[in-house]
Amino acid sequence: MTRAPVTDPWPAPLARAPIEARVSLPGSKSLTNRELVLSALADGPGVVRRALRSRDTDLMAAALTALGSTVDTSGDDWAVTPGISADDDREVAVDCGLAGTVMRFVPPVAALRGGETAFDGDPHARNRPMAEVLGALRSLWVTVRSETDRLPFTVVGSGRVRGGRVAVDASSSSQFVSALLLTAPRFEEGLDLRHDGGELPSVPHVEMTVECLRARGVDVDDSHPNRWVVSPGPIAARDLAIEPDLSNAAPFLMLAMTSGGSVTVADWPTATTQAGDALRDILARMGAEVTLDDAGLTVRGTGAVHGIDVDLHDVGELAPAVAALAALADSPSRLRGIAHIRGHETDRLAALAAELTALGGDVTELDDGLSLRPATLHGGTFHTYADHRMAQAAVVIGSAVEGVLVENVDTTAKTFPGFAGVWSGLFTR
Ligand SMILES: O=C(O)C1=C[C@@H](OP(=O)(O)O)[C@@H](O)[C@H](O)C1
Ligand SMILES: C=C(OP(=O)(O)O)C(=O)O
Repeated sequence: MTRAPVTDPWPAPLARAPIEARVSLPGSKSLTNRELVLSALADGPGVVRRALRSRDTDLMAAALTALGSTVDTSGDDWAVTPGISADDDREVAVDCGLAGTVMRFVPPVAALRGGETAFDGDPHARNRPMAEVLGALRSLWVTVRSETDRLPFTVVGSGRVRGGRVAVDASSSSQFVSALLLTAPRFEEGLDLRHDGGELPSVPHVEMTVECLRARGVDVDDSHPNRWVVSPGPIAARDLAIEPDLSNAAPFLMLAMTSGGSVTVADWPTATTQAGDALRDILARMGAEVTLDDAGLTVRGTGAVHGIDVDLHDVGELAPAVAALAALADSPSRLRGIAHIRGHETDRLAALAAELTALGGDVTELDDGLSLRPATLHGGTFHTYADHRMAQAAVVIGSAVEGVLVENVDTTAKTFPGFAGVWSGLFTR
């Protein structure tokens, strides 16, 4: 089958008939980047099978390579040889792109080297919150040079981090907690980390971090709320496989609803810490029939899309796609608890309100979310703000509304290279 080239702006395909499809999705960004970090810090060589190959994971592999490890990304299974060393006093640079996982997870690793590591990223990456990670490192006696407490900054490694007690306010990103936990076993005294601030967002992502550490033999006590105690010790090398990215399943599953068809995502795990697993409940509440069985997760459209009142604090990365579906719904919606997504790839609340309104949506931006009322949408250009999930929101709208043009659909390469081709392939069977 020949596929239309990906133009910019890109005409989002319209579903003129029910879409019946089964899709296999690439691996999870969050799991791939955690396992790459842990493999680089492990006590021997390891393998990350079915690693996600995407901009964020390529950047992570390059960052860990710059820091002295070896990551062989030539096949689907990535072999990692640890090599972060106190004796390594080279000055190196790390490009974080727009990846929160790279800009937050790698600085504590860099502190274990002997040399200086300079971090920078895309223009918008310089707006993303970083101060809590840099402040925590400084309170652990790591020297960090920065003018703004955001990117760019330089970690001046001394080859050792003593560790101990640290408090951070992670109310603007759970990644501050995950970042410190991932490297903590390699601190001389481990880490006694407290979150001290407003409610912690994206709790499943912190649970994912804890689960990944425990699977490598690390002792983590999370029995007290907002406190994690990590014992010092080795991080076991592993040969493991990455689950499909369930958050990237959102537009595919939603297509079943907007087209009145049926979409199955293969290899949906029966137990997972991925935020995307919440789609099962969210889409059922919005009117779908949802089945999880040996075939995978199947969402069947019933012909109706209902609005939803939902707190997405735990699963903020789903908000753009859920907002898009809610804009097509037959009743009002309220998406709550997601003030922190203003610090994601772009200010997602402002961006979603602007773009959905421009296509005729009836959307109000709230301090901590969005409220949406039923409206008749029309075609036009949907701007993506270099944000992969804005592009995913755009194609959900475009599947139901004629004439939606997606600006820079290739921004989806952050976590899903080739997304536009896979997406349009579903419409031409
Ligand atoms: O640790 C992770 O892999 C992530 C944590 C979450 O970040 P926030 O807590 O900043 O929302 C999530 O939104 C992001 O997509 C990935
Ligand atoms: C917030 C996201 O990414 P990042 O890992 O860059 O924070 C996301 O993927 O929705």
